[in-house]
Amino acid sequence: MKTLVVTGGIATGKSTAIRLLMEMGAPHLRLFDCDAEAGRLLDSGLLKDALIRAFGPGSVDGAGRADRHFLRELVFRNPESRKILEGLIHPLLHQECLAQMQAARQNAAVNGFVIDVPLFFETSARYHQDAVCVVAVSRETQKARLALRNGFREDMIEAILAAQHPIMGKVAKADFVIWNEGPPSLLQQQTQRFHQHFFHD
Ligand SMILES: CC(C)(COP(=O)(O)OP(=O)(O)OC[C@H]1O[C@@H](n2cnc3c(N)ncnc32)[C@H](O)[C@@H]1O)[C@@H](O)C(=O)NCCC(=O)NCCS
Ligand SMILES: Nc1ncnc2c1ncn2[C@@H]1O[C@H](COP(=O)(O)OP(=O)(O)OP(=O)(O)O)[C@@H](O)[C@H]1O
Repeated sequence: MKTLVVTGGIATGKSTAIRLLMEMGAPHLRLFDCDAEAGRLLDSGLLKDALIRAFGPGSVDGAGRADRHFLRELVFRNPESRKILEGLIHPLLHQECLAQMQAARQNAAVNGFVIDVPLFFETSARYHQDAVCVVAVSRETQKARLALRNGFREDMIEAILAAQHPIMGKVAKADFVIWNEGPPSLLQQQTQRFHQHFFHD
C-alpha cells in the first residue's frame, strides 16, 4: 500500500484534487481528511470541557458542540489560542490517522492511503508517507477563491494566511506539485497523470 500526503494552503484546491484522485482510484484508495476529522471532533462534544476551560462558555453551544465561528475569530487573531486549540486536536487526529492507516494495510484490496493534511509542513507530526504532493496556486488566486467560497472578510483571509507557511516554501519541499492556477479541466488532467504515475507506474 502506498501512502500519499496531500497538502497546500487554504483554498488551493486540495479537496477538489483529492476528490478526483479518489474517484480515479476507487475502490482501492482510502482517505483520511484532517479537516473533516477535526470537524467531527469539534461536533462530537468530546472536547466540550476542554474548550470551555480554554476559551470560555461561548466556545460551545448548548449541546457541547464547538462554535466554529467563535473559534475562528479567536484563534486566527491570537496565536496563543491557536496553539492551545491545535494542542487539543492535533494529537487525536494523528492517532486516528495512524490507526486508520494500519487498518487499511490489513486490507489486501486497498493499494493507496491518501492523507489530506493542510498543516503538514507547519507541524511536526509524521505519517510515514511515500510522497508529499502540494496543491498550489498564487496567493492572489488563493485569496480570490477563499473569498468566493467562504465569504470571509479581507482581514480574516489575511489572518488565516498569516497562520500558514507561504505556499511557495511548500512547493519547494514537495515531491510532486499540482499547480491549480488554471481551469478545473487542467486540474483534472494533472490529477489524472499524477494518479497514473504515482499509483500505477
Ligand atoms: C478554527 C476552526 C474551528 C475553524 O473551523 P472551519 O470549519 O471554519 O474550518 P476548517 O476546519 O474546515 O479548516 C479550513 C482550513 O483552515 C485552515 N486552518 C484550520 N486550522 C488552522 C490552523 N490551526 N492554522 C492554520 N490554518 C488553519 C486550513 O487551511 C484548513 O484547511 C478549525 O479550523 C479548527 O479547529 N482548527 C484547529 C485544528 C486544525 O489545526 N485543523 C487543521 C487541520 S489539521
Ligand atoms: N481550478 C479551479 N478553478 C476554479 N475554482 C477552483 C479550482 N479548483 C478549486 N476551485 C474552487 O476553489 C475553492 C477551494 O478549493 P478546495 O475546497 O478544493 O480547496 P482546499 O485546498 O481543499 O481548501 P481548504 O483548505 O479550505 O479545505 C472551492 O470553491 C473550489 O470549488
